[in-house]
Amino acid sequence: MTTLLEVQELSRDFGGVRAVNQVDFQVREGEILALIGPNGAGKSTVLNMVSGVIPPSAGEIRFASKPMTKVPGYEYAGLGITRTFQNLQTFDDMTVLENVMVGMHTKTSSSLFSCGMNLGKAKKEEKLMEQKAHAWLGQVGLATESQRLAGSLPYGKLRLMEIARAMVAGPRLLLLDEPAAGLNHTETAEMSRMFCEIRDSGTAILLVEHDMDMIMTIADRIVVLDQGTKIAEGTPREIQENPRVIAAYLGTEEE
Ligand SMILES: Nc1ncnc2c1ncn2[C@@H]1O[C@H](COP(=O)(O)OP(=O)(O)OP(=O)(O)O)[C@@H](O)[C@H]1O
Repeated sequence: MTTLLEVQELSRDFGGVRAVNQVDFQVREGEILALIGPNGAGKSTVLNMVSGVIPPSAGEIRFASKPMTKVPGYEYAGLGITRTFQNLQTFDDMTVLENVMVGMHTKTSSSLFSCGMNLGKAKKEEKLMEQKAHAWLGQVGLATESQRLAGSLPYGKLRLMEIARAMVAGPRLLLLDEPAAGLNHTETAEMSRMFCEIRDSGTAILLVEHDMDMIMTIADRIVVLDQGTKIAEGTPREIQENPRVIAAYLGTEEE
C-alpha cells in the first residue's frame, strides 16, 4: 500500500518538557492507523503537528511526498488533510448545515473579486457546496437536523456534525482526536461503522482514541506512545500481546 503520511523523528518541546520524542510512523492509503497511549503520552501533540496547528521542534512530516512543516495550517484542508478536535469546535448560533459548509471554504475557487465579477459562478458553487453538505449530513445520520441551530443539538450529534464538516472537503486523510469521548455504547458502535465506511471509500484515518473496544475493532494498525516516545507498532492483536504496552497501561492504572 502507498504511504500517504510519513512522520520522521518528530519531536516537540514545551519549555523544558519534551512532549514528543523522535517519533516515526506512516499512514498508508486505505487504512485506519490508531495512535494510543496513556494520558500525557503525546498523542494530541502529534495530531496538532500533523494538522499544522503547531510546528514541530524537530523532524519531518510529509504528506503525499510533500514536506509539510512549513505549510501554513489554513492550507491543509485544500491539500487533503482535515481534522476534528477533542474539544468540539462548533458555531452554536449557526445552523447545522452552515456549520458543515464551513469545512468547504478552502475548496471554492471564487475569490471576493471574482464573486463580484461573476455572481452566477459564485451562486453555482454555493449551491454545490450546499448539496455536498446535505449529502454528508445524510451520511452521518443528521439529514433531518440541517436547519436546527447547532447550539440546540445534543453532544453526540455535535460530534457527528464535526465529522461531516471534516469530510465535506473530500480529504485524503482524516485526523480524529478522541471522537468517541462522551458517547454511549450505541453511539460509539455507530461511529465505528461510519469510520470503516469512510476508510473503505478511500479516505485514510489517523485516530487518537482512548476507547479500546473501538480501537481494537476498527484499527488496521496501531502505534503506541508512552511519555512522548514510540514504544510499539503493530496489528491490534500484536499490540494487545505486547509486554511493553501492557506495562505502560498497567503503570498508569497503578498511579
Ligand atoms: N501547550 C502546551 N504547553 C505545555 N505543555 C504541554 C502543552 N500541550 C501538551 N503539553 C504537555 O505535553 C505532554 C503530552 O500532552 P498531550 O496532550 O499531547 O498528551 P495526550 O497523549 O494527548 O494525553 P491525553 O490522552 O490525556 O489527551 C503532557 O505532559 C502535556 O502536559
